[in-house]
Amino acid sequence: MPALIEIERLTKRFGAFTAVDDVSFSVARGEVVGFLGPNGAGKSTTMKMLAGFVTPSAGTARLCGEDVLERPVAAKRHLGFLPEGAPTYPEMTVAGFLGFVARVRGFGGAALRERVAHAMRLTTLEGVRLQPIETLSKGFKRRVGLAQALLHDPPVLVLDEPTDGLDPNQKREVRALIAAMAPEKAIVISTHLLEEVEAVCTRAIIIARGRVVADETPAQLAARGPDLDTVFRDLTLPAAVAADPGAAPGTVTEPA
Ligand SMILES: Nc1ncnc2c1ncn2[C@@H]1O[C@H](COP(=O)(O)OP(=O)(O)OP(=O)(O)O)[C@@H](O)[C@H]1O
Repeated sequence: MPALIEIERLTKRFGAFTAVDDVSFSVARGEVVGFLGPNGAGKSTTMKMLAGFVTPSAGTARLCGEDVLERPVAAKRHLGFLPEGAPTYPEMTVAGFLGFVARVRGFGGAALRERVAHAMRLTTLEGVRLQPIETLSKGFKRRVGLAQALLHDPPVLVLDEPTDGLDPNQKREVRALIAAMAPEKAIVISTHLLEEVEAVCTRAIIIARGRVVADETPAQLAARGPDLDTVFRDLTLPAAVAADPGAAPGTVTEPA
């Protein structure tokens, strides 16, 4: 069976600057891929291209076999996308916003109410259901974003920093939710938190200056050095490796 997410040679240039440079990977059902990289590495741009929100300069992205550019509506039916920030209409209530998203997704009547209730249950939003989104804390806003991504139970989830702004308890809850959904879905999460990769990901892709510099299991990644922090630094800071070639033996595939 083909992978649910297939990215081939995806590239994005902004003028003369190449933000994402020839990135390819696939994600199968059951995989949770941690997408890691320093600030500005190209994670969000890659995710936006995967979600059909940014047009690639070159390359293709497919969700459940549907090309995101050629068949955008069909592709997006398979996708739940949590962009960075708080992607909502601030003056709407939580229930009002999720009801709106459910209608856009084609639900009505009892099915709509059931979907909204289920999404709020999964993300623990029932207590604030009638509160305007603009009055919520950052963590709750993030959970509203997550709820809209999960609402139609899509086979593909692309989540840009899903635990950003959450307190440690909420982080644990969201990670548990991701782990519970994982067997049925292909999931990509971007994160700056190396502990998140170990906690919830079956695979880690590290990107630096727009290029993939590692794609392996968290255990394989950890085995490259004394700890994940060091491995991450050595993979993403080529200057540091050049100054101390013994720091990360045989690890660097970073281009000049
Ligand atoms: N619309 C745009 N126009 C010009 N440059 C852009 C645009 N969007 C992103 N970039 C640049 O592309 C690069 C990659 O940005 P991107 O947001 O994908 O990085 P990121 O890995 O998600 O970073 P962070 O971890 O800080 O969120 C950055 O240098 C950014 O400034």
